[in-house]
Amino acid sequence: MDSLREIEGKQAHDPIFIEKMNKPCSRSSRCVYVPGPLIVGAGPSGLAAAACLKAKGVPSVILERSNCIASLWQFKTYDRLHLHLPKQFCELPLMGFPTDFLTYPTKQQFVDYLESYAKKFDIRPRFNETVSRAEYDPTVGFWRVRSVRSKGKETEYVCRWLVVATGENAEEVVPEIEGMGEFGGDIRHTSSYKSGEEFRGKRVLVVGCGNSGMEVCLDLYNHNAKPSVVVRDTVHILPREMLGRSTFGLSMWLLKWLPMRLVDRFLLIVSWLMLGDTARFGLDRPRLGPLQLKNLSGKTPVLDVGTLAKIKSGDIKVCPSIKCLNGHAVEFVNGKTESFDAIIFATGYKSNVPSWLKERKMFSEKDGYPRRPFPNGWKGESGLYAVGFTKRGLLGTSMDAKRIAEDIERCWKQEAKHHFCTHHHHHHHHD
Ligand SMILES: Cc1cc2nc3c(=O)[nH]c(=O)nc-3n(C[C@H](O)[C@H](O)[C@H](O)COP(=O)(O)OP(=O)(O)OC[C@H]3O[C@@H](n4cnc5c(N)ncnc54)[C@H](O)[C@@H]3O)c2cc1C
Ligand SMILES: NC(=O)C1=CN([C@@H]2O[C@H](COP(=O)(O)OP(=O)(O)OC[C@H]3O[C@@H](n4cnc5c(N)ncnc54)[C@H](OP(=O)(O)O)[C@@H]3O)[C@@H](O)[C@H]2O)C=CC1
Ligand SMILES: O=C(O)C(=O)Cc1c[nH]c2ccccc12
Repeated sequence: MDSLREIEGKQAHDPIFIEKMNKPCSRSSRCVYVPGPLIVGAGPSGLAAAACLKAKGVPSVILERSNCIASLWQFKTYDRLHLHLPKQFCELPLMGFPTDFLTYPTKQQFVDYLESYAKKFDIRPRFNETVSRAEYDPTVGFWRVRSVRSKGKETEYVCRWLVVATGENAEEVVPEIEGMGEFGGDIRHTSSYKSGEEFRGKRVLVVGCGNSGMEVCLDLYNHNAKPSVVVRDTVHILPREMLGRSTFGLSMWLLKWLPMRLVDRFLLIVSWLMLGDTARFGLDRPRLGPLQLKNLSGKTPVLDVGTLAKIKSGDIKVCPSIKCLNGHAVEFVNGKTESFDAIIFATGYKSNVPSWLKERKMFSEKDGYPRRPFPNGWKGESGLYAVGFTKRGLLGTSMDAKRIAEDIERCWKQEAKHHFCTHHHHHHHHD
């Protein structure tokens, strides 16, 4: 490890490539020492972390499995998607949205913003590198991070700080349903749904009624498809706007003055006045209010952009859970059977952290989220950090990114002074 310490002392602002080094890299033909933090994922969270670090003079390296930044937004979202929170709640640190963006920027505007964000902070991720394994090596005090490029070429990165930014939406969730393999029509996840155009005239079953499922239903309806939606549980539907303000903004403002229970009461009363009794259309509300439920379980209320009106008018049908599939036929748990040309799973996403991070203390193996509840999930031990796992969208990302940069900066500066800051000294910095 002496060679690594020497290199680190130089504090080069670029990763150092050590070809054909046998040690400390065990298997790979290539080993790269990263002087600053290594960030996994080039979505909004990875970019925000890199920018905050850069602003404090700390260089970082981002590894991204896709071939571009914000791959979730560029490749896995539908055409009509806008941010559903007003833009002031979706800005990343240190750079606001352009003033000509409307309240709810389009997905293209958001991607453009992220591109200029990366440009402004000179963030150049290493694309097409999938992190397959990361483990802390306590004998040397470094993280060893293995990445795989196309053609199976492996690289081992060695770094002092590891920032996990792979997101809450890393992998699609699709349930196992009997007869699914033999379904006679198109069957896919919302991540590969672009527009209702290709479903014109078709009977489409959308499974799941989160924000994706509800909006995809509306998009299908607008393209003259015949959508139905599977609703298996309770759900809070709120109008995206109330009293001339965004529901989200209004809620945040009310929470400054009133306890959450009262704000929930208020939201439910106004929603009832605007939308009516949603239970009449098969959409029962949970017992807990929308903000309390979001806070306790992370379940996001649906912000309605017009779907409910189409459910009311009967243009979008509500169905119970699926029992099994048979050819084009879908059998529901209530015993009824109906034929569909396509099924779209709007069943959400999951974290992929347990599949590559060999660590059990900070991240839960069960769901791949930090164990410590918000707002304390961002920091682990031995230089491990998480950005964007708060279930609080881009606001949560910004909070995490700022905190992580402040924390790493302290150690980085210390290191510049003392040449080497081991994690055994870590705790002094908190005093
Ligand atoms: C359809 C949709 C709409 C949303 N709208 C809003 C909104 O309006 N407002 C809001 O605040 N939030 C919204 N969100 C929440 C969403 O979580 C954020 O918008 C944001 O994309 C999260 O950023 P992230 O960087 O944490 O994750 P991601 O954007 O998912 O980025 C993670 C990156 O990590 C990469 N990656 C994953 N695994 C690996 C690996 N092993 N090795 C290398 N790279 C890897 C991925 O390719 C990806 O590029 C929305 C989410 C979705 C799905
Ligand atoms: N900006 C915007 O306009 C949009 C934002 N988003 C955000 O993106 C994130 C992901 O949203 P989304 O893709 O909707 O995923 P979600 O996880 O929010 O929703 C998934 C839905 O599918 C249901 N579901 C899961 N499994 C099944 C099953 N086997 N049978 C029936 N229903 C099932 C869940 O119901 P249950 O509660 O019963 O588990 C839930 O309602 C969220 O944070 C959301 O807010 C999404 C779309 C648009
Ligand atoms: O878009 C998302 O998924 C978010 O997590 C942000 C968000 C949307 N609606 C909300 C309601 C309460 C708190 C956060 C959100």
